[in-house]
Amino acid sequence: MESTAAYLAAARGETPSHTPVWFMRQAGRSLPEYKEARAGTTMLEACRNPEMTCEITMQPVRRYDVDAAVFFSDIVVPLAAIGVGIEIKPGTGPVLDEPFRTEKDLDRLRNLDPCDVPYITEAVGLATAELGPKPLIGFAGAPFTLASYLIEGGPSRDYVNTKTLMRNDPDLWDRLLSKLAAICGEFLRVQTEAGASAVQLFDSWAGSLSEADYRRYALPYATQALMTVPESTPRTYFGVGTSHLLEAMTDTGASVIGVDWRTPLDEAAGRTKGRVLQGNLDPTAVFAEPEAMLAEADKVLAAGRAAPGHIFNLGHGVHPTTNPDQLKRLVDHVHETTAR
Ligand SMILES: Cc1c2[nH]c(c1CCC(=O)O)Cc1[nH]c(c(CCC(=O)O)c1C)Cc1[nH]c(c(CCC(=O)O)c1C)Cc1[nH]c(c(C)c1CCC(=O)O)C2
Repeated sequence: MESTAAYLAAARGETPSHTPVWFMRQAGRSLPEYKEARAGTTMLEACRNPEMTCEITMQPVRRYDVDAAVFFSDIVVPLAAIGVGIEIKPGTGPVLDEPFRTEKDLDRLRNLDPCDVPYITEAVGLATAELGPKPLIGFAGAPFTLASYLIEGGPSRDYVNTKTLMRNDPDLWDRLLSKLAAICGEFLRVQTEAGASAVQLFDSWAGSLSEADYRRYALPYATQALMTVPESTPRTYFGVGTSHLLEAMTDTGASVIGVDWRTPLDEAAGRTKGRVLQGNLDPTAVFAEPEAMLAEADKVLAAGRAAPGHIFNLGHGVHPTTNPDQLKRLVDHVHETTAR
C-alpha cells in the first residue's frame, strides 16, 4: 500500500509517494460511529477495553483513509494505571481526586510496569493486526503537561500552582518530573514493543513557559521520555503556542516537530535545525466552506515544502463539532495534489 510507507518515509526525512496526512484527536470526538461505540462507557473504561480501543482507533482510518492511525487512549491512562485517583470528565478533561502539592504526594507515583497496562499491549496488537502495513502512532503526555494536570487537579488557564511549585521547590519539581518522565517513557515503550511504529509526545501546555523556564523545567524531562524510544522509531514532539520554543524543542532530539497553526511552517523550518515538520492547518479552518478550507490547506502545503519533510495535520486536535466530511475532503485533497 503506497500510503503506508508515506508517513514513515516522511517522518524519516525520505521522499514519500505523497504528503502523508493524519489528524490529532482523529479517534473519537467528532465521529458519529465513535459516539455510538462509546455509549454508556466512561472514557477510562473504554481505554481499558482492547476491542473497543481497537475499533475506535480504526474508525477514522476507515472513514478518511488517513496515512496513520493514532492509538485511542489518553495521556492520563498510565497515571490511572498506577493508582492515581483520576477521572476524565466529558467536556472538561482529566480531573484528580486530590491535587499533588507536597513531598508526600511523590509516594502516590511509582514506576509503570507493562503488567499495569495489559489492555494497552493487547489493544495495540489488535490494531496493528487490523492495520496491516499502515503505521500506528503510539503516544504519551509529556512530563510538564502531565504535571500540570496533577498539580492543578484538572485543566487550567494559567498554571499558577504548577509554576509556583516549580519555582518554590525546584528539588521536589525535579523528583516529580523525573518520576513522570520514567512513567511516560515506559508508556511509550509498551506501545512500541506491542507494535506501534512511531510515537508522539504531547507537551500540549509547554507553550505557557518562557524559553528559559522551558529549558530548565520541562525540556530535560521531555528529552528523558523521548530517549526511552529507540532512535530508529520516528518520535514527534508537539506543543501548543510554542512559537518561541521551537529551537529549544528541537534540542530534545525529537525527529519530527509538531507545529501549531500560529507559526507558518516555512518560518518554523528555519528554527528547527533540519527536522521534519508536522502540521499545521488551523483546526477552525475546517468550519469554512470547502473551497476556503482547501485554499488554507494549500498554503500549509506550500510552506511545508521549506522543511526536509512534511506530515500534514491540523495545528491542534480536531474540534469536537467538526464535520467529518470536511476532514475527508482535506485528506483527498492532500493526497491528490501531492502525489508524485
Ligand atoms: C491535553 C491532552 C489530553 N489528552 C490528550 C492530550 C494531548 C492532546 C491535546 O493537546 O489535545 C491526548 C489524547 N486524548 C485522546 C487521544 C486519542 C487519540 C486521538 O484521537 O488523537 C489523544 C492523543 C482521546 C480523548 N481524550 C478525551 C476524549 C474525550 C472523552 C469523551 O469522548 O468522553 C478523547 C476522545 C478526554 C480528554 N483528555 C484530555 C482532554 C483535554 C480531554 C478533552 C475533554 C473533552 O473535550 O471532552 C487530556
